[in-house]
Amino acid sequence: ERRAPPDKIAIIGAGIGGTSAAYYLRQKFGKGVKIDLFERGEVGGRLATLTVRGQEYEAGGSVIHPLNLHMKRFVKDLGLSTVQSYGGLMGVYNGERLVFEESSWFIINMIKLIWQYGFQSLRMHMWVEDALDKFMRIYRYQSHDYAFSSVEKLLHSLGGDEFLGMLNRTLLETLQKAGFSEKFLNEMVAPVMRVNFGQSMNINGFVGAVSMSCADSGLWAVEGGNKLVCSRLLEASKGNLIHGSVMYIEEKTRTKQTGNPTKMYEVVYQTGSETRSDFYDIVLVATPLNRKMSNITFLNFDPPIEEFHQYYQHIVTTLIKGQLNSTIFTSRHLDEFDLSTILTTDSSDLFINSIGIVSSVRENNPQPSKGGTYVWKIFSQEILTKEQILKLFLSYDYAVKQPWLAYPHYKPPEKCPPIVLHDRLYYLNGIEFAASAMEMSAIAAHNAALLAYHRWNEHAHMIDQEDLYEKLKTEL
Ligand SMILES: Cc1cc2nc3c(=O)[nH]c(=O)nc-3n(C[C@H](O)[C@H](O)[C@H](O)COP(=O)(O)OP(=O)(O)OC[C@H]3O[C@@H](n4cnc5c(N)ncnc54)[C@H](O)[C@@H]3O)c2cc1C
Ligand SMILES: CC(C)=CCC/C(C)=C/CC/C(C)=C/CSC[C@H](N)C(=O)O
Repeated sequence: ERRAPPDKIAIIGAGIGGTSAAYYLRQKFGKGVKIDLFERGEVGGRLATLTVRGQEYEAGGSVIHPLNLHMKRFVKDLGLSTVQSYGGLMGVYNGERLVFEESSWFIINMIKLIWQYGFQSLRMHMWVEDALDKFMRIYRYQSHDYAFSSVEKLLHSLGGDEFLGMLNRTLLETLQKAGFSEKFLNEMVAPVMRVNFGQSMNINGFVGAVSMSCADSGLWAVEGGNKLVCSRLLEASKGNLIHGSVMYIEEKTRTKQTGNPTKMYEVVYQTGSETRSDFYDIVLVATPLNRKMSNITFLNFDPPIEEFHQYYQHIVTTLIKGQLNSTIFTSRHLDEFDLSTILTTDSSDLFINSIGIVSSVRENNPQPSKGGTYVWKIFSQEILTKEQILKLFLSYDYAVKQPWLAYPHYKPPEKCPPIVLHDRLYYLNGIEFAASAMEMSAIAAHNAALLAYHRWNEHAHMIDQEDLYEKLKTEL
């Protein structure tokens, strides 16, 4: 017999994690449950755009992998359109010179890669493919409604001890053990980690593989901005958006209309200058839990809910419209310079991690303006000074910046925070310590919705099932 559904569910945070959780919770619990989403900033969270001179550009999460099936599904079901991410030609700068330059001719590229690195690019491609293949099992598990009570159990069900090993070792250790050369690692792998996660090859091997998958072709984005997925998910889930900052969550006993005393969670939040509160049967936290970010206190829990002190990486996105000073990277002048993305090695000692031409959220291809100038996106550890901008650009029209506490500072062995914080209190963002990406938040949201549903209805057999891959292989 099924238990009556909960009356009210709270979700803290309306980024892609929180809004997709609302969507999946609605699918599982049906239309009778009230779903409140608390958001203190903008719907979308780290999916955000910067508007400059009437044009919008992605400032946070920008590219989506062609095999990110939840994101693909959302776009299709929510009536959105996609744009292909601009490729262009990529170069790698080591502080002295460009150690690698892509060519627009496929065959020339292949020859260059083999000449410089032997068959290591191909081996890297196969290493990523193998990890991605195993990672894709999650979609099958979730379509059969299976849930996991910890990130480690989820990863183990996908890739066994190998995935847990990747979480516990640095990417550098993992790839050195696999026989990749120092030169290839420094010139081809480290620059990808710098552009994607602002960190070195000391990040964990799992996030390293996710990051390397960005080198695949077919990356895409949502036309009009990736954050549109969040607002559409919110609408489709019929969630009730509350603009407010959650301060405390406390467990209390309440007497419901049925007359039974019931354990509920009181969510206390600030909206404008007012402090308000409301009671919920289930709460999902869909924002990183730490003092610097969400600043949520768990009051009077027995046993107490631990505080998380994990550090998030500070990264600055800067958009600059201007004429690049190509001589910083090469002796060639701009009219002979055809690279549209320049990555940097760890040894480059430059004040930027990467620089690349971007298009607005409505364009497929970046268009130069009259003077041949483009809009460039720069990732750096610190806010760029005017002197630094003037070193990079011969002239520029504008520079706008967006600082972020962007993603975890990865430090394997990685211990991912728990998903179940308390009986009916769930935490989604622990998954970011395996890897931070839009799709990872959507996977965590689907998992948390299934977990909340199965725990509510005491379906223990749908949680933490061992050998799922084998079991589902025999099912039609
Ligand atoms: C610069 C940058 C580039 C990136 N590039 C990519 C990329 O290309 N591809 C990719 O897949 N991923 C990328 N990512 C990662 C991706 O953006 C994140 O993993 C994802 O957006 C996280 O979503 P989330 O919903 O889990 O968290 P968030 O988006 O952080 O959402 C949490 C929300 O909770 C709200 N909140 C916090 N505290 C409270 C509170 N106390 N009360 C109420 N509300 C609260 C916040 O305002 C926020 O809106 C990038 C991230 C950054 C910063
Ligand atoms: C989850 C899987 C299997 C794949 C996701 C791959 C992916 C798209 C990862 C993105 C990770 C990330 C944080 C990228 C940041 S920078 C992105 C881009 N280079 C930019 O210019 O904004």
